[in-house]
Amino acid sequence: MPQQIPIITVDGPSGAGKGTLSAMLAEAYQMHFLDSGAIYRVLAVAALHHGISLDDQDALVPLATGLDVSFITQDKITRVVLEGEDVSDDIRTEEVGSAASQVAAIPVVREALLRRQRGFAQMPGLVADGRDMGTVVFQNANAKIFLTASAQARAERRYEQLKDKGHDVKISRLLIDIQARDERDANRTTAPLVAAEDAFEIDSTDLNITQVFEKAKQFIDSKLFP
Ligand SMILES: Nc1ncnc2c1ncn2[C@@H]1O[C@H](COP(=O)(O)OP(=O)(O)O)[C@@H](O)[C@H]1O
Ligand SMILES: Nc1ccn([C@@H]2O[C@H](COP(=O)(O)OP(=O)(O)O)[C@@H](O)[C@H]2O)c(=O)n1
Repeated sequence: MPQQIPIITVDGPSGAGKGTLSAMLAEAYQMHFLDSGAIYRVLAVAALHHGISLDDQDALVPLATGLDVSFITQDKITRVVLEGEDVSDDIRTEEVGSAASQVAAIPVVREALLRRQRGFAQMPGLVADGRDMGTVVFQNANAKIFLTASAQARAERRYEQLKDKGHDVKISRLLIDIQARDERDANRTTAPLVAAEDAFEIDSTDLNITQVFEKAKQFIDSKLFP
């Protein structure tokens, strides 16, 4: 019988700390890492490059299916390459996050990206970060985490993160963008942002990164090594 690939999912809203936690878990368990949001972000950038409107599903589906993207990890840093061009920084702006959530709201676009995401499940295991990792893409995952934080805390974190990268941003604007994105992600018909029934929920508003990691690890250990 083929050996089952261990899968850990980390879902939640923007700025909750999913990427940070997922990278720490991938390192701790020596597993692969899927940043599914990056795929939606790259798709949004590809649409902008090709002059495709963010609601043109007939053009977005073939673009999603044939998306020429690679994730190249070297010395713990992952570069995202779209059609031969390094877009690692370009995809991290709040504008692209917002564009990503528009293309992500189209069911056939999500469908077109399913197989690509599932392809990341390889031995010795996968940590998958996103919105629907535990509810749709990897429903049979061994351990599911749903990570949240207040919108204010998330906007403040995003502010610090973007400021460190030299972006000129305002917290008030980020808060509005984050709330708009939460609203769109939570209310779409396909794969809305919702905790899986069997997810372990962590509210990180008043927890530092180490505390979040420890809570998550304790839960995951209980699932992976019962
Ligand atoms: N528990 C936490 N407390 C404070 N800052 C955090 C915490 N978790 C993550 N951060 C910081 O918040 C920012 C957003 O985190 P990130 O992992 O990118 O979130 P997400 O992937 O959910 O959008 C990063 O700069 C990260 O270092
Ligand atoms: N599994 C996923 C991951 C992201 N997304 C969409 O892609 C957008 C960007 O995702 P992200 O994870 O990079 O965003 P942040 O949480 O880093 O802000 C989200 O707002 C979602 O609309 C999704 O629909 N499903």
